[in-house]
Amino acid sequence: MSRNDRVVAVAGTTPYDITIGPGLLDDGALLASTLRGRDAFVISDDSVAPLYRQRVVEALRDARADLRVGHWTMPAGEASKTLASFGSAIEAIAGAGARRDATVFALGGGVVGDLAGFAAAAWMRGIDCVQLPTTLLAMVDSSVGGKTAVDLPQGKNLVGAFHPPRAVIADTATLRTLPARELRAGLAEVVKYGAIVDAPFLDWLDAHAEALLAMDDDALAEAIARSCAHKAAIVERDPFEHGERALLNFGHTFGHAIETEQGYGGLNHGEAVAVGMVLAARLSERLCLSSPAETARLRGLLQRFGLPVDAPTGLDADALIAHMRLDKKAQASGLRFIVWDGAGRARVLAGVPEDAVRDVLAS
Ligand SMILES: NC(=O)c1ccc[n+]([C@@H]2O[C@H](COP(=O)([O-])OP(=O)(O)OC[C@H]3O[C@@H](n4cnc5c(N)ncnc54)[C@H](O)[C@@H]3O)[C@@H](O)[C@H]2O)c1
Ligand SMILES: O=C(O)C(=O)C[C@@H](O)[C@H](O)[C@H](O)COP(=O)(O)O
Ligand SMILES: [Zn+2]
Repeated sequence: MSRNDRVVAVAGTTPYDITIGPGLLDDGALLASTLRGRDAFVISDDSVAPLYRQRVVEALRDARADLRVGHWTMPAGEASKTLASFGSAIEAIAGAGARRDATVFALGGGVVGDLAGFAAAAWMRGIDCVQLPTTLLAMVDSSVGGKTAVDLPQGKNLVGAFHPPRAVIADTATLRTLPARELRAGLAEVVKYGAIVDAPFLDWLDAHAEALLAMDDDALAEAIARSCAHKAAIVERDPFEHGERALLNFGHTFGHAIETEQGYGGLNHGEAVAVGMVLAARLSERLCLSSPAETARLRGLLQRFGLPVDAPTGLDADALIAHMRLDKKAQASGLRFIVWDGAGRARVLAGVPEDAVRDVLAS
């Protein structure tokens, strides 16, 4: 670890560290410190593997000469986060002869992290998974907290498991190769933390918007560490989403419905969450919980980050609402939303009338 690295500890029954810093994928000692046995299995996608997998494998082998390292690669993109890919990953892990003390390394964005984490959760009823996030979104959100899943045509993340990582090692130098669109997508989840629990963070993001978009190292490191600290605090208090963890779903009821209706080939997750947060803010206005001025501020910040803030045209409201009925927060009593009371304040609201949702989608 260098003096530039930051560590966020996640407490709880299965505690782990999130280590954040440049060049960590070359830190064989840090990577190898997470191993229980002599088997490592790297899961990545076909955009990330050519860029970074060899470095990880070499760093591990330099640190542990007796290590057996296998790997499997999936096609990049949300459309690959499927039961079929999950099956292929499991067969590859089986083919490598991984035992219970093997470790899966999830090298990539949230798609790889969610799928590899689910494979690790299922193989022999659970082996270790070390998250090596390479997108901003994965560094600030998906690598932390242990939600793993794949999508179905019927909805996002409908099949999965809670399986906390053994460690999260975020090499911020990998962001140098990240497409600008994916950087912006990650900023949507960063804004989410300000919106739900940290109003001053929204001011900070406003003040550092240009630096973040220009990939200024210090600004990015601060945004990542502050986001991880928020996520860590929430998931250590509520690892299985019985209560406050649901706040992390702000914007996701609308966002996931849009992703599903677009067949996982339209807006990416961060973009859908950006639109979803604005729609959730407008729903909150419609329910007299927040003001148009608050919505305008949130919308303006997301726009500064180059994110979409309006629902794509041509989507059918009935189809979107049907997807929302299968959202994991929905109950027999109806839809539950994360509603917004303004900057830094959100809560779960049950029994939201579908008519109010329909009004927001129509406006
Ligand atoms: N488990 C959770 O708590 C959680 C939280 C948030 C999001 N998610 C999930 O995460 C997924 C979205 O993750 P994402 O935004 O990282 O998308 P992603 O994994 O699809 O990555 C985006 C694109 O960037 C490429 N890429 C990744 N790292 C790169 C790098 N360093 N250089 C160049 N290209 C790179 C990928 O190959 C991909 O094409 C969604 O499936 C979402 O549901 C899960
Ligand atoms: O960690 C959580 O809890 C979240 O809700 C984080 C979200 O950003 C993430 O997209 C998550 O995968 C959504 O979870 P889901 O339970 O709605 O599928
Ligand atoms: Zn999300």
